[in-house]
Amino acid sequence: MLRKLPGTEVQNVVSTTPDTAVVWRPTVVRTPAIVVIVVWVWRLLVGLVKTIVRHPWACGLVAVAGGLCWLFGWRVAVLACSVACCGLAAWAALWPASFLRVVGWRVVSWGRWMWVYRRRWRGVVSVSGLAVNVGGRGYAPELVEVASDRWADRVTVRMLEGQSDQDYADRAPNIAHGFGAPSCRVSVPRPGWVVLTLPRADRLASVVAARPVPATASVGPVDVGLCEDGSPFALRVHGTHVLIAGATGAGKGSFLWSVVRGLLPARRAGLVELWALDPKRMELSYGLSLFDRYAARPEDCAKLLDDAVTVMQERADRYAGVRRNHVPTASDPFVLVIVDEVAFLTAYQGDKALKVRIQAALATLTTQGRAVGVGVMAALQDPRKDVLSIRNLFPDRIALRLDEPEQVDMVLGDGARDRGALADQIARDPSDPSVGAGVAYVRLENSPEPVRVRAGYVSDADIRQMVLLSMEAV
Ligand SMILES: Nc1ncnc2c1ncn2[C@@H]1O[C@H](COP(=O)(O)OP(=O)(O)OP(=O)(O)O)[C@@H](O)[C@H]1O
Repeated sequence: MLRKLPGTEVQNVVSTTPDTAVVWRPTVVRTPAIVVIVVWVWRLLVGLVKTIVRHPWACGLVAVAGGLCWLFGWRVAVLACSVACCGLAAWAALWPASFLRVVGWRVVSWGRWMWVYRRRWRGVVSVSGLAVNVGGRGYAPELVEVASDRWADRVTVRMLEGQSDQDYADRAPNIAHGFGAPSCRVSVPRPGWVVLTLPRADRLASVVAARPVPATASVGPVDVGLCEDGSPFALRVHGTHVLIAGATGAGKGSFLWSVVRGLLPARRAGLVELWALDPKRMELSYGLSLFDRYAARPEDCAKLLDDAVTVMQERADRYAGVRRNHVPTASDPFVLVIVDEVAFLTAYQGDKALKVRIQAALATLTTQGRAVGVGVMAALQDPRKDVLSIRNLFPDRIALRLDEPEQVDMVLGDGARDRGALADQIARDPSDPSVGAGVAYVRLENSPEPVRVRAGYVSDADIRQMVLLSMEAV
């Protein structure tokens, strides 16, 4: 029996199986041909204007070639194109850097836009759930621009109204797989827009050699390794405090030693003092003579930290009302307190009184030290709050390979993992300790976006050479 359904289209309902499947036959509205033609011409014009706005160079070249052909015939057009191609080839051969900047990467960007992103865009956003269907009409985020360079494509997207960058961060793995990229990072250039960074190759896959010892004495940002785009990664240590977290074997030592290496000339010039706390005795003791002060036993560590607090307070008394920032000089050097495996002192310490004393000193240094030129750089394996309650007092934080996804946000702050800091997924190979070691995500005080970096590997031989260098100076 055909059940009576509500609505005006009851006469169009065809149902062969009562009470189950109902097939709706849509109403056909006959559109006059002129309306269809006007709509198509309008769409063509809009498409043409959009193409010209998005690809002015490509359209300009096609227009010039077409114009030459029309005015002087095809032979002249072919000749002009050949001369232009030879000119470009000569430019590429003689000045490759400027050719790539002005022409090369634009061509690559255009090719990637056409071949990869434009072709797959609808499919990827639909399947990943970023496109929506409202009232029978499909809406997809707009692919605005693709900018490629040597290592990655940066895809600018105008979000649908009501979407947030979090929606894209949640689907980052879908987007990465959809476009065949190893990862996808989401950032927000302005409200309503997101930039998806999709690397084409991993520049940090192979070991980065120890950075050269600087030629000049400076406490400015220290060159410690490479960023994922291949540019140098400079870590600020003066005027901040740095926390380095990573599972065992993640390569925390390479960050500590790279900083020591970068500060060697400044130490030789008397602008920096390196104070080391090495409760494990297995890391910093290898370059003992590189440190102005060294402590390994917990009570010695507590004494060293108390002394750093005294230096800090004495400077604060002198600077009060006179100056607001520290400028390193031979009489007032920058004191960098380096702590390897700080949890030994703050959490696993059996002597409660000592533990409280160390925690208090560290908290004092990290809250008041940076303006008077006393910095702390601490490394630890386990970033939980009960292990290091003052982790939020470190403005700059580095997450090397971590054991659990939750630890990433503990180190880098809420939402860092969603923004692409996949520190728990950094590669590891038990048979080859160098795989993934030294690779880290960094969230610097002045930027919410995590940056993927790899520290230079400072080998034992490099440390021995550093010791020799520092002795030469003496
Ligand atoms: N930047 C690097 N590049 C390549 N390999 C590295 C790097 N840093 C460390 N390694 C390799 O990883 C090993 C472990 O490094 P390291 O001792 O620094 O780790 P860790 O995080 O300090 O570990 P633990 O907390 O157990 O001391 C090193 O012996 C070395 O072989």
